[in-house]
Amino acid sequence: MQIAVLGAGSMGHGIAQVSAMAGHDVVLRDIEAEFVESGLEGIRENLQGGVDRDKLTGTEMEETIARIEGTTDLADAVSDADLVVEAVPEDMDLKQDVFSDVEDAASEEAIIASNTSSLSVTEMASALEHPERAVGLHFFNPPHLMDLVEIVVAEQTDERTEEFAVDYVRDVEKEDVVVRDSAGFATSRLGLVTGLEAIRMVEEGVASPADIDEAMKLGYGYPMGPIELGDHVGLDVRLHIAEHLREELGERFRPPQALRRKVRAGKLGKKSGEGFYVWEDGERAGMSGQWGEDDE
Ligand SMILES: NC(=O)c1ccc[n+]([C@@H]2O[C@H](COP(=O)([O-])OP(=O)(O)OC[C@H]3O[C@@H](n4cnc5c(N)ncnc54)[C@H](O)[C@@H]3O)[C@@H](O)[C@H]2O)c1
Repeated sequence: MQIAVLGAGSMGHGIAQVSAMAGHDVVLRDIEAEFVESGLEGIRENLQGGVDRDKLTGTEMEETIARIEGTTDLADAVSDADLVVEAVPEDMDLKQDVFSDVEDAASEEAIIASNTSSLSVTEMASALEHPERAVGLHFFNPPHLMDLVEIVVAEQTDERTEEFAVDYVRDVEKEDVVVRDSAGFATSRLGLVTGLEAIRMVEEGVASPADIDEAMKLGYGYPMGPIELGDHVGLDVRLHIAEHLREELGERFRPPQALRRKVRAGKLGKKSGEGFYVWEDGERAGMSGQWGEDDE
């Protein structure tokens, strides 16, 4: 199958990688050549990590890379695609524009999917002349390591599209959960509740971020605590989703002031080097601010 992935950022390059690893031909598109190159470089690094851990052979790595092409040209990316997955920034107007441009350049049969983590796929689909071919494919970060893909069925999604999405997710060896299009789907909605409440607990001085995270790991079997997860996802992304869910679902998603302050200060988590934790070379290196002394 021919797959186009739009946006070569955190998610897009990973979706391109897992698609190519399953044997599909992939075109990865971004708006600037340097973003495409950095996405391709991310794929090489992930695959090399897999080779180093004996998860795949050097030959499999080379074959996977050979199946992925990069471009900045939308028509090049989508004209032969059976499936287009957009992973551009979380902005409804942008995503609607991308959907509509894709429909103009792609075949009539192509399935058009969004990797949105919280926006309405129904609203996105309304930008299409044939909205029945739209669906949400919500991968998790990083896509090559996370097993789940939420399949988001919009109001307009038809049976053929839903079946196509289920087959694709199983084909790339992920686990599918089908959810109806509703704010935050199943995962972002529940994940955010713990993430926001954990920050409120820090604000109230209940415990340090590291202790709250440790409590949830040891007490509830979380692989990563809710505050550290926020640093991984990006605090700006978390704030944006919280504001959206507050609008859609009510005050229980009101973002805590501490989260707003971090974002205003440019402390966005792992990607900026500091959030609730300090990050060095992609690893946790201590806690930020007043908690700085008593970590690790
Ligand atoms: N980061 C996460 O943990 C995560 C998890 C699940 C889902 N998501 C969702 O995935 C989507 C992408 O998030 P991300 O974290 O990868 O963002 P990102 O900012 O890392 O990457 C987005 C990329 O899209 C590119 N882009 C912008 N406009 C474009 C266009 N018109 N065509 C092609 N590329 C374009 C940007 O240049 C950038 O490289 C969002 O909808 C987000 O909500 C993110």
